[in-house]
Amino acid sequence: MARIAYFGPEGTFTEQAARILAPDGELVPFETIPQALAAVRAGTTDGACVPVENSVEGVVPATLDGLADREPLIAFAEALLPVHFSVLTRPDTEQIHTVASHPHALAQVRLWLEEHLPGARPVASSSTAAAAVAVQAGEYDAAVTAPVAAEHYPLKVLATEVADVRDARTRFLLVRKPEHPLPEPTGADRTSVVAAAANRTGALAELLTELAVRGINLTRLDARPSKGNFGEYRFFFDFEGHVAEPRIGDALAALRRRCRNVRFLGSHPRADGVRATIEPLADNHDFTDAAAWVAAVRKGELA
Ligand SMILES: O=C(O)C(=O)C[C@]1(C(=O)O)C=C[C@@H](O)C=C1
Repeated sequence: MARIAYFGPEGTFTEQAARILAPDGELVPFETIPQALAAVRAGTTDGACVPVENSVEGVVPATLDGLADREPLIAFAEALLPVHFSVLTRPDTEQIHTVASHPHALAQVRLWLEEHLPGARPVASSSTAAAAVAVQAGEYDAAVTAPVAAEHYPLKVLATEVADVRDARTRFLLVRKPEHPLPEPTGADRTSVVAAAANRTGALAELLTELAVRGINLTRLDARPSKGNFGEYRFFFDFEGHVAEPRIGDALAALRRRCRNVRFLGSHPRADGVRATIEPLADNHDFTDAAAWVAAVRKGELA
């Protein structure tokens, strides 16, 4: 049975995602995202499930940095979970002075807290479930958690379905070492890369143009500091398509030609099943046909 590290402790949204992505796996909680990724790199686990992107608060920086640094890891699958929260307290709590949760969660319930618990001080915890643990230990008065946390911790449910934005969602990745075979293309796939574009005029625009001229639709673009020189950034690109497709292979080769410091982060089916947009004259047949024409030209077989 595969051992899968996840961003825990028990009762996080990430644990729910890990159950979807590795239903037969032995799930092993880690307190932080870097620790979960380190477990895969060390070979202690076969994979790790980590959050990558929330529809309200954006990317999860620890995951992006954790995939760009150190030995390569590849995203083999993703899951998309609806995100609304429960607020948990100890059964005997009467006054709520402090409310703990993961910063992404606090940001998604700010208005609710202002309205229902005015004056309560928000406190950041390492995860939503870690906040529940801290409330149980008496460190804080309330925790904003995933609904399943109420099944793991002996706390009172003060409120459910808490969310400032309806239909919020978080996307999670299952990452493994690169030696595993990639999932087959499905027509509804996502490819991810990170590139340290040169610090000069137009460098990012050149990379984007390589995708645009091949009719490839971006699904996300984020910048994170390179952590070296101030003002230098790494760019994380997610786009439609799979590395096994000629049009995507062609684009990746072009990115690599423009930027030696590009890392492939995976090609896998999209959890929402949205099929790739194929622009006129930019489907896989157009790419193979053009390559075949050049090969014929080289052989002197002009037609
Ligand atoms: O703390 C958790 O329960 C997590 O799984 C992390 C996380 C996140 O990183 O955004 C996942 C979903 C919610 O948006 C809030 C927190």
